[in-house]
Amino acid sequence: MSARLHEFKDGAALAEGLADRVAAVLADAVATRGKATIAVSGGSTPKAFFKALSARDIDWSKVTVTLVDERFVPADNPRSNHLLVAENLLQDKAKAANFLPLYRDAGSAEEAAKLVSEDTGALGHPFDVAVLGMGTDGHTASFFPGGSKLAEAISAQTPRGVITMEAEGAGEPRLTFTFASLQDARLLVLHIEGQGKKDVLAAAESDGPEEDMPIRAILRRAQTPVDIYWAP
Ligand SMILES: O=C1O[C@H](COP(=O)(O)O)[C@@H](O)[C@H](O)[C@H]1O
Repeated sequence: MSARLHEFKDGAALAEGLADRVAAVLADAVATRGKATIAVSGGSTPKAFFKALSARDIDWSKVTVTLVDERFVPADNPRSNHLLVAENLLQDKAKAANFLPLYRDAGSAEEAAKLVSEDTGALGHPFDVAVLGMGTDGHTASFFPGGSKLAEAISAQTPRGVITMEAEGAGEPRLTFTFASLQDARLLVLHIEGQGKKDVLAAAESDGPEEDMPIRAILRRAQTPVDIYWAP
């Protein structure tokens, strides 16, 4: 396990620091390869970071933004990660970015996962940036403890792409990138805030099955060392 911890005095300072770092990696990708990709998480944590990043002066027209995971709900649903990103990240200078949503108006989440895996495959890999979150149950992306496809999602043998997940406490069926898709991002960030999540992180860093705290799969086996961004 190799992770680096970046501590900030508060969430506002973290948002600015993380936005600086992510913008630098995206700008470098655009300069080097002519395009950049970033996968971001939903939930309550990333709002201030999204706002800070949206104001960064980079060539957003060459950047594709997608989601680490999504609920199987349309974009106008208040619980969709798409809506959160549209309202907070795809604003200001980042309005020029391309956005690749995970939700598809398909008959089932399974069908949507197939369709979106084809589309996301065309993005190329690895992601330049993946920003993960973590729930207090130790889930990351939609890798939930007890999840219907948890073993498949966190297996290194499962190919890159998007699969479905259902779990108690997850609410709607989910769509999630697999471990293989996320673990080699050029910049792999775990963004968490609050003492409660720091305690959960400490538990995840101790011995125990990955299935109990799926964030362990990332902390233990990701090819890219994880940069942990934390503020009280
Ligand atoms: O369900 C989800 O939760 C996690 C963490 O959310 P938070 O509200 O505790 O910040 C998030 O990383 C994931 O993308 C989301 O779908």
